[in-house]
Amino acid sequence: MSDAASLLVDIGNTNIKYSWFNPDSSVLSELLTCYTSLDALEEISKSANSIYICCVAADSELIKRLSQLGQPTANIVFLKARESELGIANSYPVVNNMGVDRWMCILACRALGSKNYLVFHAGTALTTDAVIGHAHIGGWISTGYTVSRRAISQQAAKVVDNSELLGTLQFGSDTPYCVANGALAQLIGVVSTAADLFAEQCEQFDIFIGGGDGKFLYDNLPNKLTLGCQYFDNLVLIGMAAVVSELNKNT
Ligand SMILES: Nc1ncnc2c1ncn2[C@@H]1O[C@H](COP(=O)(O)OP(=O)(O)O)[C@@H](O)[C@H]1O
Ligand SMILES: CC(C)(COP(=O)(O)O)[C@@H](O)C(=O)NCCC(=O)O
Repeated sequence: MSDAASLLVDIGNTNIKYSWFNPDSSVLSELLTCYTSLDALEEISKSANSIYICCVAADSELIKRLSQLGQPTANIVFLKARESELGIANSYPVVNNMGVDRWMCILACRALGSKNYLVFHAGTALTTDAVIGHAHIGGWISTGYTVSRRAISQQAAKVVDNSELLGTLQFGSDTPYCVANGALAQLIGVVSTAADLFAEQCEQFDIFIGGGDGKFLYDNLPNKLTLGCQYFDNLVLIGMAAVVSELNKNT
């Protein structure tokens, strides 16, 4: 890592991820996603000059510790969703209501060269966002794979989830299989439904899938080739790197 490298930190509702980024030498699509703990992040951040944070968690103790990363020397920037950035206008009238991780995913796909696209981030939530040209036209927030499974097993006394079991796209013949397969089918249903809906508004578009459960979703999508889906494990970090590159250009 060179002196110019910035530390990009993605704080989701389940995991903490980070990557080092140097605008002079890093290739956006090749940014490594490293999962970490807050304690380890505090150690890692000691060697950073600049730290960019994308955080959707709201725990006040966590935010306090994040604000102290790399102090007293590092420059810390908390990124947020904006009305307009990298040539894309946000559809939210109250832009602060949008999760900054969604905005980073939206910017990532633009930075990867797409014009019209759907972006899905399969994390704690499954988020869907649609962009046509210069405009984000809206999106969805649905339960993510693990949350769906936990929710149904917590709300229904006889529904048992076996977290060791990965879903497959087939009908189950016992409760844990029905739960695991049903949660996967829900994710696939969101992607297919969004693609159908978007096709009514936009003739040609790309589909990007990311997030911790993104590879699992992508691998199990029956129509991924006809839909032209692409999987990136690091969409939030790519969006952050695109923002940092732009900020560096303007300084
Ligand atoms: N190395 C890993 N560590 C933890 N979770 C992982 C890992 N790889 C994939 N996952 C999956 O990531 C999901 C959460 O996705 P992620 O995008 O990290 O969520 P968030 O951004 O909401 O924290 C979990 O449900 C888990 O299945
Ligand atoms: C929808 C989310 C919970 C997704 O977060 P994640 O699954 O990455 O932890 C997050 O983007 C968020 O808190 N959004 C705020 C509401 C909104 O985007 O409208």
